[in-house]
Amino acid sequence: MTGIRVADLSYSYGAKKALDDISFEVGTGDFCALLGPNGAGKSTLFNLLTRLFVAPRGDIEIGGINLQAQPRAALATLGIVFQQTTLDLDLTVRQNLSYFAALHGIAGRERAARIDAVLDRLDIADRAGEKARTLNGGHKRRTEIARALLHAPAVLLLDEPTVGLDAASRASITDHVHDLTQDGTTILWATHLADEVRADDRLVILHQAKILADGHARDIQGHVPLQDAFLALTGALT
Ligand SMILES: Nc1ncnc2c1ncn2[C@@H]1O[C@H](COP(=O)(O)OP(=O)(O)OP(=O)(O)O)[C@@H](O)[C@H]1O
Repeated sequence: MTGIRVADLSYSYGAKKALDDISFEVGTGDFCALLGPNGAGKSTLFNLLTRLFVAPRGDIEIGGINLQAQPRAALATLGIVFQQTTLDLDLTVRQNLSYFAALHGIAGRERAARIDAVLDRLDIADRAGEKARTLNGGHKRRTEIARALLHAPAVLLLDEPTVGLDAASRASITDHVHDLTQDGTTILWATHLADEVRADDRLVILHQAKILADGHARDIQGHVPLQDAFLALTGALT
């Protein structure tokens, strides 16, 4: 069973092709970086994976469940961290998570136990009582990732989750999310920053609506830094 399977997927905004017949798979428990410059089609792909948009052509499976055929079951296996922060800044970290758990029908002791578990996983248990407004950018992001894990999704999508963070916070979040694969969670991490990708990661490079490379980062980069390989592939390096 694959974590994510995308087959022959296309999407256009009028005459503008945002995704042009793309196919790729992410194995269960893999960390896959979706690397692409601005305008590559990353957000469009996320909007299709979350069924905000419906693709006129192509197939998507999440956790082995076909999104078109069984949208509710497929979406139930999905967690998402959006590019823009969506915390209620006037609530504490625990209250933000509690509210989200309630929306998923998680109540009582189960709710408290799950909140404690995800806060521990993201190493922010000591912030539980603080208002979201008082957190730094990195801790806000970790809170959002913890929240996305409350319903124990098999697949976690993150859309440029480190935007606006300093180098230390970026590194810490990248580490935490890599660690999530240890229990079999499949990760799709959209970014335009090659330094967030590790040699062992699965890597899909998207550019101008097409996949330019698909494999393990170490194979794609060869003997040069990934940043150089990425710039050469996308034509930014002459
Ligand atoms: N609503 C829209 N109408 C027309 N064109 C759009 C629309 N949304 C996106 N596009 C175009 O589709 C292409 C893919 O955009 P998309 O936002 O998916 O890329 P992206 O990789 O997420 O980029 P970014 O990192 O800048 O968010 C771009 O050329 C973009 O200009």
